[in-house]
Amino acid sequence: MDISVKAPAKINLTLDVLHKRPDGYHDLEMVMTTVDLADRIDLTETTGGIRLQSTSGFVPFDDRNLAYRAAVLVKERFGITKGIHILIHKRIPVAAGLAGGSADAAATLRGLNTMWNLGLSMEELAELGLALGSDVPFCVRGGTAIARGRGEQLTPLPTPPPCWVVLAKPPHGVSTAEVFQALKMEKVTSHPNLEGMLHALENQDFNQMCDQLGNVLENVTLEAYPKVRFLKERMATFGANGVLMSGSGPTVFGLVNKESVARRVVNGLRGFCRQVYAVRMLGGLEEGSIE
Ligand SMILES: C[C@@](CO)(OP(=O)(O)O)[C@H](O)COP(=O)(O)OP(=O)(O)OC[C@H]1O[C@@H](n2ccc(N)nc2=O)[C@H](O)[C@@H]1O
Ligand SMILES: Nc1ncnc2c1ncn2[C@@H]1O[C@H](COP(=O)(O)OP(=O)(O)O)[C@@H](O)[C@H]1O
Repeated sequence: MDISVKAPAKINLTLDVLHKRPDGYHDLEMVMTTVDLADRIDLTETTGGIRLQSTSGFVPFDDRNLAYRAAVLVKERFGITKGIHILIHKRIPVAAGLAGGSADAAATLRGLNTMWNLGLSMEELAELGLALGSDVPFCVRGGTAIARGRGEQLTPLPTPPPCWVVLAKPPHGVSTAEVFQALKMEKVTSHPNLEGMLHALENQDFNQMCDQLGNVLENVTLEAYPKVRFLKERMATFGANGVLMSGSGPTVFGLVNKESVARRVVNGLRGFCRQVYAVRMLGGLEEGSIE
């Protein structure tokens, strides 16, 4: 049986860092949502081993690839002797703060669960995925959620009010580990207002959602990469209603409620940024995620 699985990117509408933990990770509190910029994972059963191909030269082709590691994990955990060929059609920019690798890993977990009739629930897949990366549990289910802890404590939220999401990715990538390393907790003076964001989502209030965007990691990346600050400023000037950096960056997203304005923002940004996308937010992934 061959299976194709959709692997959508995420953005962080809020990202708060609460404290550094003894295990070196940070406890977070984030509102995350999936957007319709997606990789596609084609899974084909083979007689043995794991083979990986990708349409992008920017991803690792060995056991550092998160989709590959997801397949290793499933094969080992469930004693599967059959092999798998994984083809990643890459559309999500790499090392961008959009969780592309985690999305691929989560899609591989979902696809193999179906292909090999493992019967795992979404919760069980998410638990398995945490060993691969902090964003994998959220990517297993997608939609919109509060993510706490490292990202594994998930509370589903209503889909945000309909709008356009314009994404602009500067040419360089950013290392998540380096951003967390550079973060000085004593310098964090303002935190996103989670209650305000929840209120905006519950009331489908677009303007309030834009007002409540906030990311504690933004200043760290903005200081290291002035180009990200410049992109933020330009996006606002071209008319985006709310602008924020996603995750550890460097991708900047703008929320826009009018298609004509979204077009203007995209056209304006394309003058100096090659990777610009205008997409919609997605609902949950439980239906339609296996193509
Ligand atoms: C910051 C976020 C927000 O969505 O997104 P990205 O910018 O990567 O998309 C994520 O929490 C990132 O998740 P993910 O990219 O899976 O990170 P991981 O591989 O688990 O961690 C990479 C490294 O970042 C640091 N790290 C990560 C998560 C966390 N809660 N605390 C940390 O200190 C650790 O040094 C870790 O070794
Ligand atoms: N399938 C994959 N797609 C993208 N990056 C991957 C993948 N597997 C492993 N990686 C590695 O994960 C790191 C983070 O990439 P990515 O998940 O795209 O970004 P981010 O964590 O910023 O959202 C990169 O260094 C990349 O080499």
